[in-house]
Amino acid sequence: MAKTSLSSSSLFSNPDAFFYLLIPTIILWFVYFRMSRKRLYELAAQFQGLEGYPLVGSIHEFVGDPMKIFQKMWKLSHKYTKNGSPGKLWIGHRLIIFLSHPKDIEVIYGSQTHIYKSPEYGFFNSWLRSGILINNGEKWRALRKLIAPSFHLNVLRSFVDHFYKHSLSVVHKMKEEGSKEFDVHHYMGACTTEILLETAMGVDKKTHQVNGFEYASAVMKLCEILHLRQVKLWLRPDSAFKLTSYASEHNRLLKYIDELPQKVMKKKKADFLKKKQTTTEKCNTKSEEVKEAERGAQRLDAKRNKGEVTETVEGVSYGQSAGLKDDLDDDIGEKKRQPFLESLIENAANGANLTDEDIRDQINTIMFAGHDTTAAGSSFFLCMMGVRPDIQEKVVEELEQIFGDSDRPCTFEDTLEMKYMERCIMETLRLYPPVPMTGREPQEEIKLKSTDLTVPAKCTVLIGIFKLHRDPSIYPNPDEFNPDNFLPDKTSNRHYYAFVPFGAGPRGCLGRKFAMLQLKVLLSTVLRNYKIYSDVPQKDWKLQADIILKRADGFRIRLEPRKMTPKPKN
Ligand code: HEM
Repeated sequence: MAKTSLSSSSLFSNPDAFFYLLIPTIILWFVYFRMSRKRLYELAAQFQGLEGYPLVGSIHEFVGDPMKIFQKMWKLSHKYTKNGSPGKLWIGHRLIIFLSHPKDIEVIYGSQTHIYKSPEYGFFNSWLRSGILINNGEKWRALRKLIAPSFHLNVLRSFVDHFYKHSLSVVHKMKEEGSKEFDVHHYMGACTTEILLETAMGVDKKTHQVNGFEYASAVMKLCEILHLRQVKLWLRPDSAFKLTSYASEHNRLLKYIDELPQKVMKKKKADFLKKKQTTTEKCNTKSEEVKEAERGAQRLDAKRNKGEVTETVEGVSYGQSAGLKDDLDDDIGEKKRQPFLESLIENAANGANLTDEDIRDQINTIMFAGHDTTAAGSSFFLCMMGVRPDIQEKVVEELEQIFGDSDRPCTFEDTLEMKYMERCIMETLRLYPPVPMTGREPQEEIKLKSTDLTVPAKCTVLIGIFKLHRDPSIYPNPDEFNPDNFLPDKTSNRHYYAFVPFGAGPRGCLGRKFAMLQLKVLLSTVLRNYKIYSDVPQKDWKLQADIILKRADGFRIRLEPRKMTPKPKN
């Protein structure tokens, strides 16, 4: 009897039938795929840029190491995105729209709607999981509300002594290098890691026993692997990635990095329980003085709520363009002022929707977002001082005016006097923004402001911070290090979104004030103690951007002691 239908076994045992069915299925799927994205293709066609090949896009542009990729992208950006015009490229079937005009950046950063991170951040999932940096929607909003008060200036002021102690310690460690050339990033990475542990996490070295240098190196290597997955299409699917040697290295690094939050959380939870017990005992015997102090704090809070008291520090930018404000500038009153981890543990105990895993993920996030960025920023700054001795001398003159020939510790008030130093830090962050680009996924179409173009929904929008900061129509001689770019008359005449090293708006950096304060204390302490030399001219620096911008050729400097300050106490 003739067969009227094909059973699955006969289908697979008959290669011809399988082939005849497979081809039309693929064609049908492809037609459907293209039709369902018709609007995206129509809008994408309006943008200048790389058209790429069907299905694979422009993956051939991403061959080679991160330094080569960065150089290639920089070259392409000159071809397709002049004076801030938008550009496009395809990675596989994913459309990437590249924006670098301040008006377009304002549309994204200034919006409460375009706050969804692009899927490229998803490669961080195995590490940062529910961390604030990569989450979206209500989860992100609740975390932001919870964490932002811990990065208010009033909490940060109390960190200045810790910043100074660690800065002095790194000054003494670097003494071992003598007059040899060395990579200062190794020291900066270890120092910024240890600062975060002692301030935001609130644990000392005896408790955490983390080697700052090893932790920073592990994070850097993990970032390299995650960045490869972002740009190399063949490493994107988990199934393919698992077959590579990167996967075992990724898992090894993650295991090591994940030990830190466990240790830190255990200690802080124990501290919290102890504090709670003591507070309960004290509350039962509250003196009249304590009650009066509490009433005073409540009165102050009430005044703040009515706007009768403000706590902004005039003339200090903390990394934000003149005129821009965000939730770090909000007045938070007395009660909520607590360092990051202490605050999370207390909130969790008081019923906030936070599991232990959530807290672990926030610790990992702050450790990553807070140490590698400031390590890169400080290393670029020191290299810059090395190649611009004229500017270094001006910074030192200012420090001499503040400190005289005293070797006293740096205070919060001193940092307010460091006006020229602040301009030099801002200029470093302009030329070498540690986060060179950020990504969003618009949930709806976006009409741009610099042109008539519309960005389709559900593509990746990259904000080119590096590109924006070197736009010659905004910064004349954009490649030249010129701290005067941040003189008040210059900043007030520029678009608010022409300088965004910390991003801006609702998803802007939570640690920008922390970073600026720490950088001032750390870098002033290094410069009070050493004269910096650098033998590689700025034009020969080799940049790479594996998530955080770095010098691929190493942050090489030499030191000459100025006048040593006393040995740090532990
Ligand atoms: C020079 C140093 C720093 C630079 C240049 C920098 C830059 C940035 C940028 C550009 C973003 C936005 C990312 C995006 O939109 O995808 C960001 C977000 C963030 N940064 Fe920083 N950052 C620095 C230091 C810090 C420090 C010291 C901390 C914490 C101690 C920190 C914590 C965060 C957090 C938690 C976010 C995520 C905010 C959110 O999604 O709501 N950063 N940072």
